[in-house]
Amino acid sequence: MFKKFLSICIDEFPETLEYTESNENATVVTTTVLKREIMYIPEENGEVDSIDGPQCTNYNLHKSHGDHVLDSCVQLVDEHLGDKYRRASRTMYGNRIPWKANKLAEMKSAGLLYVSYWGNGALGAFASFMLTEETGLVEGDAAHEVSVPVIYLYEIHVAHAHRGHGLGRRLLERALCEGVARRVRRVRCDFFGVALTVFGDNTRARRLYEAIGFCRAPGSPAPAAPALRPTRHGRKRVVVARDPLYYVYCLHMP
Ligand SMILES: CC(=O)SCCNC(=O)CCNC(=O)[C@H](O)C(C)(C)COP(=O)(O)OP(=O)(O)OC[C@H]1O[C@@H](n2cnc3c(N)ncnc32)[C@H](O)[C@@H]1OP(=O)(O)O
Repeated sequence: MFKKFLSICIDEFPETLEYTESNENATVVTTTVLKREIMYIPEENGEVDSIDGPQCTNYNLHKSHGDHVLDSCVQLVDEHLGDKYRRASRTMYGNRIPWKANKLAEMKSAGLLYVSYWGNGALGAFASFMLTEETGLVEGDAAHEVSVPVIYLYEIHVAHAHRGHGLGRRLLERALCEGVARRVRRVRCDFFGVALTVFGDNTRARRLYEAIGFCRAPGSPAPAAPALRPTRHGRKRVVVARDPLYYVYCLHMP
């Protein structure tokens, strides 16, 4: 299935991402083109080791280039979410190791696929995801007892310079959900859809996911219930519900 999955990804993710910017007279002043690169982390002794070519590279066969890709990705994650990871690392990873070391180790998990887009040698955007099994997604499975096949989105990032031009939506909605996931669903009838984890206070990303149709998964942490607390003058006031550290979102594709 992994070979098939890779070939679907090669088909569905565009080879370039392009957008134009106009001046106030609606005249196009610049066109930006980012070029695609796909890399995957192979299983130690899996069939996937044989896949390697210009369309898709095997990390194990090109480690120094692969490390450059991973370093660029983790650098972008740091620019965007470094503060949140620094605060949450000990809870998330259960150790005192710096979050970037934890993240880089996680980024080398077998089966992960990186679709990255580059312009002038700089990383402009990337998505990393895996075809895997996950619990807590099926209706009623708050106890995490039912495992279903799913595409788990580990990261999606668009560099500041390229934001607000529809690239995030293009990659997630069109390429990953409508493209890759729909085609996987056609060949695996038990396939659930797409799932991801997002920091509770990452409102911009959550807005994008909700606009695409993602919902909070049954097994996701939930917001703390609003509590009534007395003020200094004795009157009661409502304390707004607080987001948990993270939510799990999913898009079911029956
Ligand atoms: C699983 C995970 O990876 S969780 C972590 C997600 N990644 C991050 O938080 C990294 C930092 N953020 C980013 O990289 C980007 O903001 C992304 C990936 C969330 C969105 O990428 P963009 O290319 O900017 O998004 P895009 O232009 O497609 O807009 C998508 C939506 O974002 C929102 N959005 C876009 N621009 C803005 C803006 N300036 N202000 C607020 N919201 C905005 C809108 O809701 C928009 O919806 P629309 O398509 O209906 O207009």
